[in-house]
Amino acid sequence: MACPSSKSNVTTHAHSNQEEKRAHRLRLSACVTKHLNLHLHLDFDRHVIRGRVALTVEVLEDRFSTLTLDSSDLSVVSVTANGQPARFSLGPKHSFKGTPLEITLPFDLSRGQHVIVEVTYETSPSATALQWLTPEQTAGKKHPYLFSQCQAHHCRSMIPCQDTPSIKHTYYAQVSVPKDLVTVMSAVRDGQEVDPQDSGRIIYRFRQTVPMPSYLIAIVAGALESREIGPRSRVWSEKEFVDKAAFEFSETEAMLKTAEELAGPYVWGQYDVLVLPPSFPYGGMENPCLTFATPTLLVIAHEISHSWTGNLVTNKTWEHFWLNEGHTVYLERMIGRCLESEQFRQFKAIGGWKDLQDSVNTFGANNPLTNLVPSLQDVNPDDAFSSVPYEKGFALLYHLEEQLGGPEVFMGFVKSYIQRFAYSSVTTEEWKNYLFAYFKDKVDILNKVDWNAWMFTPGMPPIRYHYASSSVPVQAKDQDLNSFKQSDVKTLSSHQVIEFLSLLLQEDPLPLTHVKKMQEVYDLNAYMNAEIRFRWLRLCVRSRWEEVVPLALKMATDQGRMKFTRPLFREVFNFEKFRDEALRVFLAHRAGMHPVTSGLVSKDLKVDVSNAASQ
Ligand SMILES: CC/C=C\C/C=C\C[C@@H](O)/C=C/C=C/C=C\[C@@H](O)CCCC(=O)O
Ligand SMILES: [Zn+2]
Repeated sequence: MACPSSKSNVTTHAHSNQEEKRAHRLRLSACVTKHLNLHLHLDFDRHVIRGRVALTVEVLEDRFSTLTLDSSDLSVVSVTANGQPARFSLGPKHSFKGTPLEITLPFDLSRGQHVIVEVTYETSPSATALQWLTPEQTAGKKHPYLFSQCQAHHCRSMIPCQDTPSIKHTYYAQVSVPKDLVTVMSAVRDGQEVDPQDSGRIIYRFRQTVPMPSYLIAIVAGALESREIGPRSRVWSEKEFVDKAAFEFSETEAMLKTAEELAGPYVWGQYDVLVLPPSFPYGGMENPCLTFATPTLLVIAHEISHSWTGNLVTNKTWEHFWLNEGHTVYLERMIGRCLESEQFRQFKAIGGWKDLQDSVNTFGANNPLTNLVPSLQDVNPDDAFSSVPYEKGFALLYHLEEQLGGPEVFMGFVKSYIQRFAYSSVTTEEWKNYLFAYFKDKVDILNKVDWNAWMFTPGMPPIRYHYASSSVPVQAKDQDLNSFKQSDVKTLSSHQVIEFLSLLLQEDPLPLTHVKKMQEVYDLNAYMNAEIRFRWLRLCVRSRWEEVVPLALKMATDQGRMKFTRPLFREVFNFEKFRDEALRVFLAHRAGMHPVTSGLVSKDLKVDVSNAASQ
């Protein structure tokens, strides 16, 4: 199984942070959480969760008596170990890792023993995992709403835990909410009852029997309704959106079946989709049993694919995030190939290459965060997030596919990799060793791959792609403007319009006359498809079209998906004349934004939020 030629490449960058990693490994290797038993009381008046979590912890070394949990902005009330009071203290606060919770057990344990550690605590109103929405911020306007987003390490602001993707555990949860609200979690629903402590509340129960990392724990509470969309699927949202959502995600079962044929059985039982309010910061989040999606997400194949790549086989640390995302994009596009065509897959790959180029341009081609396997020493994963792990990861897998025998052959490897590493967490080195073992008859081909360039070198990949039918845009000359006609765009599918605008975004800004003519003839302002609208508004702001600035800022604030919100704010900020307007609008909306989104936009706009007042 071991592949000597692969090892040296993968370990070269690890020198600088060896010490910290060793300390981290020692801490992790001392014990592992096997199960969480959660009691959560959602307090919508104070915007806090009162929680009690019992962690079943397996000890991995002799004379074990100190347990360190991750926490962030938690008030810890008490700790017990096997029912006996335990001493605890909070360590120094790290800027983004939070505060370690050091627990001293009242007894020593030996390797192989288990202990149940129970922590009673309360979250902070500014917990980074949570967004509390007022009724006015919801579609129904009557009830408040709460949702979580734990990836990469925000779970610790909701639950004290071993908040690392290298540890997997099951969980059981009982959640008390006001009786007008419904709550759902990333687990299978296990019944409900009136809260015996308060008849105005209901307790909902959930069980997650598949071991999973902490970042996949998720909760939502609001005036939710659901509709059945398949034999193992329901769609959840506020009632104003639920029928539309049921229609939009009606292809879920067909995609699940296709994914099972490609990757193996779906092990999570239920696959539901939750459509969140528009401030949710990501298009979708692959929470097990319950994908979270924004209203701007139209295709669910990516989140479905995570049920295998990411949720079943998980990156061991966030440096190896490309294992989650690159394989998921690969599987997502294989689903597209099965349900549509190879041409459709190629088309999506072309779009992905442009997204990669866009991220490389934004970060800078020499920025180490554009490495496929970056060092995240002292880097907040939220700051490192981009299309790179998705699209450089996909590009590497597609390159290997081409070298090793085509889609069927390479999908055979991906399926085998999933089966080999299911229920565990992996590093790039383990992935690569398995690749060399699986293709043991093609090691000469694998040895020709420039692994160091792919993994540890910033910028675009070391090869140029010639995906089928990528055309180079030709900028119109002034005298060509009269030849623009409505049918140029009207006859295109939405995928093609997105591709067309992406091509233009890769070029120098268009002359203002050209974007104005495009609007006159194609009426692109009327498009409500978020992927189209986002690209069009960016293009117009880059061409310094002043009248479009309010539309761009409106889109940046009407919804909060960071993929759209951050570049739109940045684009207006870079338009010198409207820099102050971008800042004004951001500060006016900041209080209602998701905490992670507002933090990242404030960095993008160089706002010192510690002094800036929100209105
Ligand atoms: C190299 C990057 C290192 C670490 C990244 C790990 C986590 C990043 C953290 O910021 C959370 C990311 C959550 C992503 C959730 C869903 C995405 O797949 C959505 C993609 C963007 C979109 O479509 O809106
Ligand atoms: Zn993903």
